[in-house]
This record gives sequence, C-alpha cells and structure tokens, in this order.
Amino acid sequence: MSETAKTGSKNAPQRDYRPLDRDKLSPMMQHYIEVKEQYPNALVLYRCGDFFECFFQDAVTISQELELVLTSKEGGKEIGRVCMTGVPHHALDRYVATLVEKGYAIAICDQVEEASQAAAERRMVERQVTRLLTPGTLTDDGMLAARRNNFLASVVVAKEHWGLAYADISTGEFYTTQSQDLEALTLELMRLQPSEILLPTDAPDLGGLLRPGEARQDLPNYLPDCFCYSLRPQQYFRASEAQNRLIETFNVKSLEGMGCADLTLAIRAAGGLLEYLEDTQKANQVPLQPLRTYTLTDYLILDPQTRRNLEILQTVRDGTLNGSLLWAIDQTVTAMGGRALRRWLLQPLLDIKGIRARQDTIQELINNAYLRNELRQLLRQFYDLERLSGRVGAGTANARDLVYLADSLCRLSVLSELVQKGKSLYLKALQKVPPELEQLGQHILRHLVESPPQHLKEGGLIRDGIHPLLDERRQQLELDQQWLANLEVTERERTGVSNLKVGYNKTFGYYISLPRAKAAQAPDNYTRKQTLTNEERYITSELKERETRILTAKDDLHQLEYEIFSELRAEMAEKGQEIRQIAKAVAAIDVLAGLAEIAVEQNYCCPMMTENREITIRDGRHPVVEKALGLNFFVPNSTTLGSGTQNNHPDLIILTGPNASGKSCYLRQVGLIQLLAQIGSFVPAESATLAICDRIFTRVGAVDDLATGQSTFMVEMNETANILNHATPQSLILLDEIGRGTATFDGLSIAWAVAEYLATEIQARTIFATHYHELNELESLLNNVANYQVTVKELPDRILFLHQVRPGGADRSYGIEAGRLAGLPSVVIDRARQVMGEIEKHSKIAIGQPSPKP
Ligand SMILES: Nc1ncnc2c1ncn2[C@@H]1O[C@H](COP(=O)(O)OP(=O)(O)OP(=O)(O)O)[C@@H](O)[C@H]1O
Repeated sequence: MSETAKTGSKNAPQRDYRPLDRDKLSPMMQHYIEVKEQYPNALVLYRCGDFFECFFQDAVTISQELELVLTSKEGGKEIGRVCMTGVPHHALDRYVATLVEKGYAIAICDQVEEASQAAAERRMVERQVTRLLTPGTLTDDGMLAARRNNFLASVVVAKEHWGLAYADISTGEFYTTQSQDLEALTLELMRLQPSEILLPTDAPDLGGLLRPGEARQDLPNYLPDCFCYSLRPQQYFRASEAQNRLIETFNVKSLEGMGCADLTLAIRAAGGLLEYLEDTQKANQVPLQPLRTYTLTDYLILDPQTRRNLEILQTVRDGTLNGSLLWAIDQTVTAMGGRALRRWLLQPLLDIKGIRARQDTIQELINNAYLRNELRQLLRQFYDLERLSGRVGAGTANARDLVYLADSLCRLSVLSELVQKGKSLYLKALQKVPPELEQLGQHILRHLVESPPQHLKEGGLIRDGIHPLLDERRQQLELDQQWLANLEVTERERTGVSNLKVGYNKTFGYYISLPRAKAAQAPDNYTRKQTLTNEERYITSELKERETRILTAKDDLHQLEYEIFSELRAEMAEKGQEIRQIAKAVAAIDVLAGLAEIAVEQNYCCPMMTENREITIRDGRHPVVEKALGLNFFVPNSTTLGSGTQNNHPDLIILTGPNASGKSCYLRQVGLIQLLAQIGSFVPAESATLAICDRIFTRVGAVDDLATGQSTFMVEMNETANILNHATPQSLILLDEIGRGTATFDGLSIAWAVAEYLATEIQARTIFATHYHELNELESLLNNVANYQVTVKELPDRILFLHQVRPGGADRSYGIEAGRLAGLPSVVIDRARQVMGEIEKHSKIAIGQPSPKP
C-alpha cells in the first residue's frame, strides 16, 4: 500500500462513476473484479502485502462504515487512480467484526502462497477467497459474544403455515419447528434474535443481504425488519432436495428419529440452512449436532414487549444488562452456562416434571454447600467446550484451542467423581462421563506443549519424546546448529584471528567475517562473498552445506509438526458429538449451581408448582430491586390470585396507589417470580404455590413508537388488543395503566371494559394497576375481582411511601399533593383542589353490570 493510502490524501476521490474498460485495468485489478463478480453481495477485502485493501464502491462503503480514510490506487496506465481503502492485516478481525455487526457479508481474498515465490517467478501472487463471513456464520472467538448464542435462522412460509430452522454454528446446536400462526413466527424470531435469517425468494437480487432496518417492500410484515436477511434461491428449499441434504449430512436413513419426518416446512427450512453453510463455509465443515425438532407449545410464551417490560435480559432505560433479571441472578462461572441461562430465561418450561428436576438439583446443591462450592470452583476451570469443539470440528482450531479443550476433558473425571453421590437428575447426568474423552484429553496434552504458539506452521507445537522421527530430525538440527554455534570458536583458533565473527544476512545466509586488515589470514577454503569498508565476508562449502541442511530441516520439522497436530485435531473432531453432549450437561449444572448460590445468598424459596390456576406468593420480592436496594430494605408483599370463588382469592386484582408508591414494582415482581419458577429456579419469597402459566402478558406505560409513527395511545391499544385476543385462563396478565393516553372518560371507559372482559370472559389471572379509582367498584359487582392498594402515610410536609400492598382501594389520589411537592405555584394547587371538588360533586359514576346484548 502506498504511503498516501495509509495516511490519506487530500485529493482522494469521493465517488468514481467512470465506466471502466476492464482490459485496461492492471492485472491485479482485473483479478479483484473477477473475485467481486463471484461475490457481488459481499464486500471483498483483498490481501496486498501487509494490508487488506478494497477498491471502487466497496472502498467508499467501507471507508464510511469504518470511518477510514478513502484514498486511491493506480488502476492501470490508461485508467488512472481508483478509490481505495485498506486495513492492516493484523487488525482484520476487529474491522471485519464491526462490518459484520452492521449486517455486511465479507469475502476475505487472501494470498495463498509466499509473495517471495511469486516474485522470484515474476508473476502475480496467487490469491483466493478463503473465508466468507456473514452475520450468522461466525465462529471466530474474537467476533462472538461469549455469553450469548449467535443464531443463523431459516424461514419457509406457505400461506399461514411456516417452518423455522436455526443453528449456532459455533456451538453446533441445530433446531427446527413448524407451526401455523404467522404471529407466532414473529414471536419466535424475536425470542431467538438471530443474527441472520435465510429467506427463499424469487426476488431478482438473489444472494443479497438486507441489513437491519432496510425496510423492504418484499419483506412480509411478519418478518421484523430489525434483522438481517439473506435472500436465497427457492430451489435450495425444495422438499426433496432439503430432505436429501439432511439425510446425507447426518448419515441417517430417514428423518423419523429427528422428529420432523412429517414436517415438510421444517425440513425445507433446515435443508436450506445446510445448503447455505456449504456455500459459505467452503472447505471448513460445520459440525452440527443432529437436528432436533421442538414445538412452540413446549414453552411458556413471552412476547417481545413482555420480555422488554420485565427487563429480562436488558433494562428498558438504557438497554444494558446491568439492572436486568439476568444481571440479578446470573452466577454462572462458564461461558456455556451463561449462554444456557439466557436460553432458559427466554424459554421457560410448561412441563412440571422438567421444572421439578431442576428444582431438585438446586435443592440438593443448597443442602450440600460443600458440593456446591467445590463444583463451582471446578467449573471455573472449564473452557468453552461447545465453541472449542465447534472450531475443532470445522478444522479452524489452533493448537492453543486444542490444549484448552484437552485440559477441560481431563477435568471431567474429577467432575464426575465430585457428583458421584448426587441424587438429582442433573447431577446424575455427570456421573458417567465417557472415559475415552479423558483419555483423548491426556493423549493431546502428552503431544502438545503447554502453551503452544498461535501459528501452526512455524513449529514449537509438539513435545519431545513423542514422535521418533520428529526427535531424530530435531537432534540432527540441533547438531548442525551446535556446529554453527561453535564455528566462531573453532575458526578463531584455526585462523588466529581473535575478532573473527560468524553472521547471517538475508541475501547470502551465513558468512564468516574478518577485519580487512586480517584478510590475508583467510584460509584457502574461504570464498570471498562481500567486501565492506572494514571487513571481508566469506563462505565455505561446508558452511553452505550445513546452512541448507538447517533450513530444509526446519521446514521439514515445521511440516511434520503441523501434520501431527492435524492428526490430533482430527482425532478430537471425531469425538465432537460426545464432547458437546457432555458440554450441555456441564452448562446445565453451572446454571443450576448458580441458581442454588443465588437462592442461598438472597434467601429464595422453592415454589410448589401445580397444574391448577392458583398463584399464592407469601412475602414476595422483586429480585432486581431487592438486589439493588440491598437485603432487608425491600418491603415484601404477598399475592393471591387464581381461584375465582371468593374475593380474597380473585382472578383480577385492581391495584391503586399514588405515583411512585410501588405499583409497577409489585406487578413486575409477580411476573418475574412466575418466570423464575418456570425456568426451575427458586423464587424471592417466603413461600409460593404457583400454577403453570401458558403465557405472561404485560402492558406497561407506553412510549411513542416513533419508528412506526404510532402514537402512545395507539401503541397502548394495540398491545391491549393483542392481550385480549390471545390470553387464556392459564395466562398471567400484568397491566400497568390503560387508557391514560386519551381523554379521561374515554380512558376510564376502556379500562373498565377491559378489566370486566378479563375477569368475566377470559378469567385470566390479572393484576391491573391504575389511577382510575372508579375501577374499584368492580369488586362489588364481580366476585372474582379484589381491590388492593399500595399504602402511604401522610405527614404534614410529605408523603411517606410504605410500599405495602394491602386489601382495599385507595380512597383518593395524591396527584395534587405530588404537584405541590414538586413545587407547582400554590395558586395553581389551590385552584386544582377547587376544580377537583366540583368534579367530584357532579360526577357520581354508577356503572353497574353490562346491559344484555340486544
Ligand atoms: N416493595 C418495595 N420495597 C422497597 N422499595 C420499593 C418497593 N416497591 C417500590 N419501591 C421503590 O419505589 C420506587 C417507585 O416504584 P414504582 O415505579 O413501582 O411506583 P408506581 O406506583 O408504579 O409509580 P407510578 O404510578 O408513577 O408509575 C421504585 O423504584 C423502588 O425503588
């Protein structure tokens, strides 16, 4: 790269729209264009010396996206300079990671031979595309977040039916499902947050990548445009082709065993995904685990706004982990455990047996503090088995990866020994680890040095005493090097020149140097090679012979070491399936030991799970607020919901209380306790009996959805409609204000009708927080409604928040009081009180039961 390219030139072209005569381009530019034609939808980064460069429009795009200097390079004698930008080769991963995160595909066109070789033969150095990186197909550690999955998804839709497959190629997980409601597809995609979604299409720009936010007309509205889509030809998603590809890949006779034999759309999606991997991964095989079929009804459904409102993975305020549920309960000590906890939180269970199995393990780990502590201590020493074995299988693991993986495999027997007396399911799963995994680990550690270099072809990987041929060659090399090292001493003695030196330079290798004044003392077998001002340099035939031997021996040695390493890697790759299976069990025990730890630390209880509708929480707490406030500062509150026969055990709670008294906090606390219980965790409460919920719905203070141009009120109404249309008696609904974004009477009327509908028609378990005290009247009209309030104490100069939820409705609002405390002028406050008195005098609302339908 020229100096200007690195530092930038003031005259660099900003845009270049000249039609180019291809034949007039320099040979390198012609090759670049050829590569670009093969990957029209990727940005091509082309290796030139120590830089990866790109030209023409790609250069403009990259310079803008990475804020790099756009400069120029000679495109050919008659062409002149063309746009160029570049990044240093050692920093490639960092730049590529940023581009991929922005939704670009990148083709890396690297040099595949030594530049010196090409130079010697006076030809252009050979280059090839060695990697095609897209957002969903990353495996390099530096480009992935350790504690979250990187999913590639594939979607096939036929009318209302759809098939979805997704894989994390860094860990090998591969799943598929089929269902029929397109809204459910949107929800599933929102849960997975895939980095890239493959979409079969007839659109003309096949192979194109739609970057997040690129609103496209041909993207149906059930596919959220916050994701990155790869447009793929329909043919790869044909049923027969997809089925064959799956059968071949997993070497099975039928798809029966994978549970998807009859799910054509699921198969088509999965087959299309496999084809994409073949296309993008080139020589690197992606070792996926056998495809697993799941059904959406296996899990509690959380829609995106509920995930957001309950702040499960990130806070609403600033989108950070800090302050989320995950932040409050994550005590995992491995990256695998971290990813698993995240998945569990997004896929709470419906199956009581599954939940109890997790609870039993947590209970056992709570009872046995020694086991818990030892286990967590040991788990800390485990590397990321899933991702390491993924790289081993793909053939991209280096020697260090192999050492880490082997090191972890060797710890498996200690782990299994430790959990030998365990009685619960998840501990039992680790009692029998395949002995051959540990043997393999030891075999690898016996061969590889303790901390091998990153480069694989520069030697230094394999220990001595392992491979006779390697040892023999090393010894020979050492002898030659020793001879060389002694040469200075022997030649000084032989010539009598005490300042004779042996040196090395790139042009003619090893030489013997004498001061010019002593040149006459050079023996006969010295051949003069170079004359400098003060010295003469010589070679001897023996020196040259040894030198050639040393150099070839080094090359041979490096090659042999690489071959031994590749064999070890292949041996490890063969055990990929077993490693990943054990990795899963390790990840699960890490999550459960972490949940046991938090249960002890924060004094959680084991909820009793039932199949009826009862939700009884005694002295429940909000897991995040309690952690932020510190133990004992949080005021616990109880909840009873779900038996519609008496008022003290209602289906619907109307919750009133002044601003900032703790209504939202209480609402979320109930949602989070239910969610934690359904991932199998203990919960922050004195005791709890919780019936399984099929869905948790939340509606919490709306924000204007400026992106879609919807007003606060419309967002609120859409969300409410969604709840009323999908909730069942098995659902838990948490409503924080409805109808505030419109005129008071409109709002009140809608809130009333919604509450009534939920209590009478759906009979879902609901907590409805509101400032409309009029809703308290519902309690006397419907026997499954109860009023609760968050209490405050009025002091002369302020309101004291007690944060206690007690039966009964708040008899008055404290809005005007809040205004006074906020410093509204006293004239305004006095007038407000007057107005309120008048309104209360004139509007006695008596709504009563709904009138019968005409
Ligand atoms: N049970 C509790 N124990 C201790 N502190 C609490 C409790 N509940 C709420 N708080 C504190 O009170 C603050 C206000 O609570 P919250 O936001 O739930 O009030 P709110 O009644 O929903 O207010 P608004 O009606 O204005 O939305 C919380 O940030 C929290 O710090």
